[in-house]
Amino acid sequence: MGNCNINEKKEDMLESDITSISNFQFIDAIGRGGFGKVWKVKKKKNTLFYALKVMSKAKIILKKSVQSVLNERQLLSNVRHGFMINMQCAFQDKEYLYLVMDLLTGGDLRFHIGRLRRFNEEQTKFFAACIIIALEYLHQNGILHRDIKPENLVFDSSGYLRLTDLGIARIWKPENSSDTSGTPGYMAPEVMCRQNHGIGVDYFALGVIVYECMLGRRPYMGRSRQEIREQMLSKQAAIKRQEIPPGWDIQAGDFANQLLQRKPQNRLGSNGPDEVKEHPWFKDFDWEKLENKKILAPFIPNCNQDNYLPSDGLNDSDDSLSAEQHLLLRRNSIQNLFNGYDQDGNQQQCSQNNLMIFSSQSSARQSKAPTSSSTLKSSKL
Ligand SMILES: Nc1ncnc2c1ncn2[C@@H]1O[C@H](COP(=O)(O)OP(=O)(O)OP(=O)(O)O)[C@@H](O)[C@H]1O
Repeated sequence: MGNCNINEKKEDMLESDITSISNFQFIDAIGRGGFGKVWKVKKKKNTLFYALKVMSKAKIILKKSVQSVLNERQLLSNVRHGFMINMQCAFQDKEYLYLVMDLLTGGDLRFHIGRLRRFNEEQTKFFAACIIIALEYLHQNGILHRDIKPENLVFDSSGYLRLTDLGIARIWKPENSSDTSGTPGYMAPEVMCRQNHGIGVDYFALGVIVYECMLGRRPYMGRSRQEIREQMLSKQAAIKRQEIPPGWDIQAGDFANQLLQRKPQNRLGSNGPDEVKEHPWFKDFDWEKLENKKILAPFIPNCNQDNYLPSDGLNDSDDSLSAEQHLLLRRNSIQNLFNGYDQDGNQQQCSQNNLMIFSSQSSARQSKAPTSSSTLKSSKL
């Protein structure tokens, strides 16, 4: 059930509290990840609520994702910010990896787009601003998120959006053309086309979200990555003046269009967050007040209801492994596979030492989002 009385700002957990799921009471499945579910849990000792992301080691191995899971866990330990979903700690047992995170009760933006289809201008601008603050923080720390989409933006009970899922996030490096994960529909053309990319990819996805909140559809729709790619390459998406909903500032359309520019060098945001925050659509917007969470959010989810699809949408059948997958895993114990071998018995780059880092607490310190893009620009992301 929904619950508004959940303390979303908690103290870090003590090391002794974190090593076993027996310390938690499972309440409800609130989301599905690539390797398992996200649960609302209650810590038995102090009755505080958390989100617990449970990831099956077998699934991780079968999807050849050991390195990226460890990468996410490592990034999470260094990330702590009021517009991010922060990790409290991580632990593991024989079959699963567990991430304990702040629990947000407002549901993700995808759930609310599904219900409402569109948002008004004030709401859309507020969502965009929350995303910009989160991106500014990540980029200033050298991290490209690379999977900005409504599923990865979750509302807290006061209507502020926070960013999650660093599953395919990467520390920026000049040569990253072969690193082309993402979600078609939100993926920038340079990633689709396997080119080197920088922070502009995250601003492209922001443009898609603004477009979607305004018009109730995405700029490039298609049934497959290939179809979306072909559309992208054949024409530049743009919101036409007559498409802008009545009452909206035309600058909202310009903002989305500038973010959606196919060439990164023409795209708003590629030179850092200042140019995004200074766009005329945000004229008179009080960024400081937003960062201090002093603005009354224009969309406040009803936390007395469940802001996620009922559990039958999260049923267990998807979690089971096929007979073939079981056979693969029987060749070796899960533990051995995870500690350095893939399902074909080939040694992976991931070593036992890598795995050891999974179980520990977040080491990040709370830091304020940067107020200027100077660091970002100097890092030439
Ligand atoms: N801390 C949280 N509080 C509330 N809901 C959450 C939280 N974290 C995740 N969720 C919900 O669970 C869903 C899946 O989580 P997440 O994005 O981490 O999985 P994922 O994208 O598949 O990750 P991965 O690909 O690494 O498995 C989200 O879309 C969101 O609805």
